[in-house]
Amino acid sequence: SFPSGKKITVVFVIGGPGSGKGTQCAKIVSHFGFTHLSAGDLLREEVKSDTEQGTMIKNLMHEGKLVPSEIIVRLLLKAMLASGNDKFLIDGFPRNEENREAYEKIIKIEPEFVLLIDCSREEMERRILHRNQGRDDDNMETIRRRFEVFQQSTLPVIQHYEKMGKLRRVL
Ligand SMILES: Nc1ncnc2c1ncn2[C@@H]1O[C@H](COP(=O)(O)OP(=O)(O)O)[C@@H](O)[C@H]1O
Ligand SMILES: O=c1ccn([C@@H]2O[C@H](COP(=O)(O)OP(=O)(O)O)[C@@H](O)[C@H]2O)c(=O)[nH]1
Ligand SMILES: [Mg+2]
Repeated sequence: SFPSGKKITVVFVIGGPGSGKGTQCAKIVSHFGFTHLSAGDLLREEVKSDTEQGTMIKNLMHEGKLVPSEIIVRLLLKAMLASGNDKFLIDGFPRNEENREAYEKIIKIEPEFVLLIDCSREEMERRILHRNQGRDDDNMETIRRRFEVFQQSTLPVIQHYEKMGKLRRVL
């Protein structure tokens, strides 16, 4: 894990599917020297490695479901340590309360704040259907499922950080 004593800064960037998390992170990183870690991108990398775990992740993502917390938290920790940086923008995580609890147990670094990218569902849907990244979860059926997961599982995490006074909302 991280050497103790070293101050590590973490900011979570949360928003619905297609809200512009990756787009905004790229802008912030180029101005402020953060390392951008997209949870979804880390999982897509893992899918490329032709392992049993990769296949399981691929199937869950195709259905718009969340992968087990332990897997994504371990991938995040590995990427954080490998970067050598001390400032991280973590994009698309945590997506449910279990993700948040696993992060608190394993990585333990309280986020400085949580950036919520707020965007209407129609606009998110329009953007996803036009982004042409060849993602097999960017189809209407999976998109519907991803919106449900966002409403049911991610909103409670957002409310948690709002209660803690750590939420910063951008439109
Ligand atoms: N502010 C914006 N206005 C218009 N289009 C945007 C904006 N932000 C992002 N997009 C486009 O919307 C799509 C989804 O953005 P992306 O950053 O991939 O979202 P997320 O990472 O939240 O899924 C991309 O094609 C991106 O170019
Ligand atoms: O912490 C995470 C982040 C992503 N995902 C999975 O990866 C997919 C794509 O996430 P990403 O953030 O890349 O895309 P978005 O849906 O925000 O456009 C999600 O639907 C989930 O299946 C996950 O299970 N846990
Ligand atoms: Mg993204």
